[in-house]
Amino acid sequence: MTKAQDSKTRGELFRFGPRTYARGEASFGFSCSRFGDFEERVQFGADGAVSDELLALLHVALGVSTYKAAAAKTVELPSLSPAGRAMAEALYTEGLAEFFVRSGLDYPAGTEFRGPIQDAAAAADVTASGTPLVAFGGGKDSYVAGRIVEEALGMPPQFASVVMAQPVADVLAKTAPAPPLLIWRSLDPKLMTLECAFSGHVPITAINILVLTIAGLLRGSGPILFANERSADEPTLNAGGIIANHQYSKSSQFEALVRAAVAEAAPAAPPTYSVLRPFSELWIASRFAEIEEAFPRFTSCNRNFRIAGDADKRWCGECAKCAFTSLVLSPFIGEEEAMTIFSRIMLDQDALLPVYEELCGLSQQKPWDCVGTIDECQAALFLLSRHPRWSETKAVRALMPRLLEGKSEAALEAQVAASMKPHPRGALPEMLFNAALRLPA
Ligand SMILES: CC(=O)N[C@H]1[C@@H](OP(=O)(O)OP(=O)(O)OC[C@H]2O[C@@H](n3ccc(=O)[nH]c3=O)[C@H](O)[C@@H]2O)O[C@H](CO)[C@@H](O)[C@@H]1O[C@H](C)C(=O)N[C@@H](C)C(=O)N[C@@H](CCC(=O)O)C(=O)O
Ligand SMILES: Nc1ncnc2c1ncn2[C@@H]1O[C@H](COP(=O)(O)OP(=O)(O)OP(=O)(O)O)[C@@H](O)[C@H]1O
Repeated sequence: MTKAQDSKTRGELFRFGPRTYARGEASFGFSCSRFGDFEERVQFGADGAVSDELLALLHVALGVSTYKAAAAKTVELPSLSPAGRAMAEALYTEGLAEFFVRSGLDYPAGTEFRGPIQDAAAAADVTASGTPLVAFGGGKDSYVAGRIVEEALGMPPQFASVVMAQPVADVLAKTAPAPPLLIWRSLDPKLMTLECAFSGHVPITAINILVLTIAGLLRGSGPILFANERSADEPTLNAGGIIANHQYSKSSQFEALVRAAVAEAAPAAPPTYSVLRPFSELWIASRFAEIEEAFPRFTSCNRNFRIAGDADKRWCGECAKCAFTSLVLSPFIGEEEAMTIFSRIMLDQDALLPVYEELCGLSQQKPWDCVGTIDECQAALFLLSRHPRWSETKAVRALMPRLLEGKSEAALEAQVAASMKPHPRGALPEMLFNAALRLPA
């Protein structure tokens, strides 16, 4: 444990320094009363004009990486519109809830926000013509989102990924159905050398949305389409009045905040939607099971996406993402497909039993990871218990009797039905929602 974590002392002030933009490249400055000045750079890979208001939103989102080093009690924000300010405050509070809780800091954090708020802009009527950019993260959700967009447009979509290291770019290129457009970020290297700094999770999707919004604007793209599912709305921790969601910036709440902030800051910029928002992870898995060409390529194991690029396998077989992906996908695939994907039967791995327990709500805490809801994990386990092959696996044999101690089969059947039922489309354009409903299962 570092000294700062040990003493639990937060820094005093975090400020946003200068930002510059020229010919498709931007630099963003940060100033922290404990550790000094930092700079992050983004190369958008295309030239053109970007309003300073839009750059300010990205500046705020990027700031979380530097902010968390000292978790200052006061944040002096750049000048923002009212919607931009709402997005910023949500990001530094709810977006960093996991960081505060797991660092042993008080939460709610009581952070003070300062900075000018502009007059409210007239609501912009945002239309998004042009070809969409589909955000690609290497996993099953991105594949299903790509399929929905292809179904809607009648042609393969343009994928785009935000990267910080060549090994991660290589993984994305190997896993993608077609080469993704790569947008490069670089953190200040000083951040990795700080002594006595706090460390923890950052709401990375907020950064990816705003980087891709600017990249899309510079290319004249249509909407920026993410693959965030409704399951991302379930908090990871909800106890003693404390709510913390590992996936906060993937949530529908944050998506609405960022869309409003972008519309106010830069009405010409493409809006963001998530094409998977009305759907659960179980529904997504059932559609992904039809995309067989992805089986030998995709990975949902986050170890592949570390900046250090130190993962040596497509699936580590030890983490919550490996356990979760195999749990929700297995009801829809057979043993041969499971071996093509995972090179082993995850449901038989002893090391994963405690993780399956957490996923199915049979232990104290849901994993701090990008996983589905407890209800749908239980529904998946129930489906597996009726499968001739998967019912014999260690995970199902160990956990199904325990699940049935507290729930009837009828209740579990209802959970399956609820998980497979799409929710209303909300903000998602009708054309994309209808295309999703047409995907084969
Ligand atoms: C790949 C991964 O899962 N990383 C998480 C892990 O970090 P680790 O130290 O193992 O490796 P790195 O990712 O290379 O990070 C090194 C340090 O740099 C910090 N950092 C990284 C990116 C950035 O933009 N800003 C940063 O400050 C990072 O925090 C490390 O200190 O554990 C970390 C601590 O919990 C996580 O913060 C790392 O998460 C990455 C930022 C990441 O990209 N994670 C996604 C796979 C992820 O969690 N996606 C969520 C979305 C959550 C959301 O609200 O957006 C999901 O799909 O549900
Ligand atoms: N590096 C990235 N660049 C751009 N978009 C990303 C990146 N990583 C993730 N995303 C977007 O965020 C969404 C959520 O990320 P997540 O890791 O849950 O999805 P995934 O990799 O497609 O699927 P899985 O849940 O199987 O890992 C992705 O589907 C994608 O739309």
